[in-house]
Amino acid sequence: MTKQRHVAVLPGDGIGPEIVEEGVKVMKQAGEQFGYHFQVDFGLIGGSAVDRVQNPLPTETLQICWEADAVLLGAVGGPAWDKNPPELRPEKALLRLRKELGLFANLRPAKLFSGLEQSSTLKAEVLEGVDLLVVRELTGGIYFGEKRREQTERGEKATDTLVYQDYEVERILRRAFEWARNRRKKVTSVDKANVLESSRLWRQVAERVAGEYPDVKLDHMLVDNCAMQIIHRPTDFDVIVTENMFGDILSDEAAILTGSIGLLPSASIGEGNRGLYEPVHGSAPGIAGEGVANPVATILSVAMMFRHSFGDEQAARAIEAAVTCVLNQGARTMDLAAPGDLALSTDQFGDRVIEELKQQQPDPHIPVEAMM
Ligand SMILES: NC(=O)c1ccc[n+]([C@@H]2O[C@H](COP(=O)([O-])OP(=O)(O)OC[C@H]3O[C@@H](n4cnc5c(N)ncnc54)[C@H](O)[C@@H]3O)[C@@H](O)[C@H]2O)c1
Ligand SMILES: CC(C)[C@H](C(=O)O)[C@@H](O)C(=O)O
Ligand SMILES: [Mg+2]
Repeated sequence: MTKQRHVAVLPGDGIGPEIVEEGVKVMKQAGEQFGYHFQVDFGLIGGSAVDRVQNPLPTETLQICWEADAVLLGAVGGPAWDKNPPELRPEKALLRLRKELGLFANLRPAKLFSGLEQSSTLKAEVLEGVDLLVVRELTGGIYFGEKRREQTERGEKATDTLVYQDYEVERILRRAFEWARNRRKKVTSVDKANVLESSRLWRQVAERVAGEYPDVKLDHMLVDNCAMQIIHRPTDFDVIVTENMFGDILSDEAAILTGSIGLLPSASIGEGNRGLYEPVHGSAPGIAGEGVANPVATILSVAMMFRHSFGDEQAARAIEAAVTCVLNQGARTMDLAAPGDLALSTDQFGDRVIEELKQQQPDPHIPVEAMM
């Protein structure tokens, strides 16, 4: 029986439309092979929405996201809108969308594809076996605390506030422990508890939640040390769980373990099955419109969509296997290619993934139901 799914697609700015085109192609091909019929609704978001309707997150966009089973997003932002007032900034749309949909848990896996060691600036022997998952809290912390600008006797003053409530920490820690159970059963909770009160609450809650998961090992690490250890001994990490801003920074750093930020996908989920799927990287204005962006992060985000929103582990693994095959054949986009090597364009790489995907058969050993 054909499964009906409704997907909101928000290409956004910069390279967003180019990479999303490849993501949608792969989504449709996987849908054909694994028995889906998709209703796909496109929406405006970010700077391109500001230009068209003077609103980075138009009501219609929010509406199609609410009605959808999953949202696929490219990227938002760029120099054209960097001086806009806060309410007209493209990034505001993304933050609001995550908050409105209640997507508090952001999964950012970083796994090394064999053969890509040479694309990283780190030594191959440090990278061998890298397979970690950053679980980033996504709807709290300094991103969403009170912000203020004021004039004082000594000049202008700006305030951002970092707030966490225990229930916000508890629910993200629980997710981290659950996901660690499906992996190598190790959680590193990253904070700045030597300085920040919110981090001391974070640590206290982490200890409490850990009591319910005796099969999972919990360590605490200060964020400055983690920033170092992640490139010093990356294979020591399994699941890293951390607050919003630390997770933003550490996940970009983790990209270097894989060779390029163009490879890192993400899934943002809340209480239900609806999720937002987007690459970890941004709109890369410097290469926008040239057709050279790496579409892998977006394609792997589509795999995460099948896994987390549609509960379809088989389709997710087929997409991941197709990407692995293409990389194993030596295909590279510009960000991964060695100097002087021929690089594929964004759509050429996407086409190669489609060809490999067509060869993938459902694996009978994988349960159809995903680890949600
Ligand atoms: N989720 C999002 O929408 C998101 C995420 C991060 C940054 N941004 C926005 O994007 C804009 C640019 O930010 P930035 O330059 O700090 O970060 P960025 O991630 O856009 O780019 C960082 C570097 O990585 C390269 N890069 C990124 N994605 C790539 C890909 N798929 N293939 C090849 N190379 C790639 C870029 O060319 C650049 O050199 C800003 O406006 C920022 O706010 C948006
Ligand atoms: C664009 C920006 C608001 C966003 C964030 O900081 O969350 C981005 O950097 C990300 O990692 O998704
Ligand atoms: Mg970021």
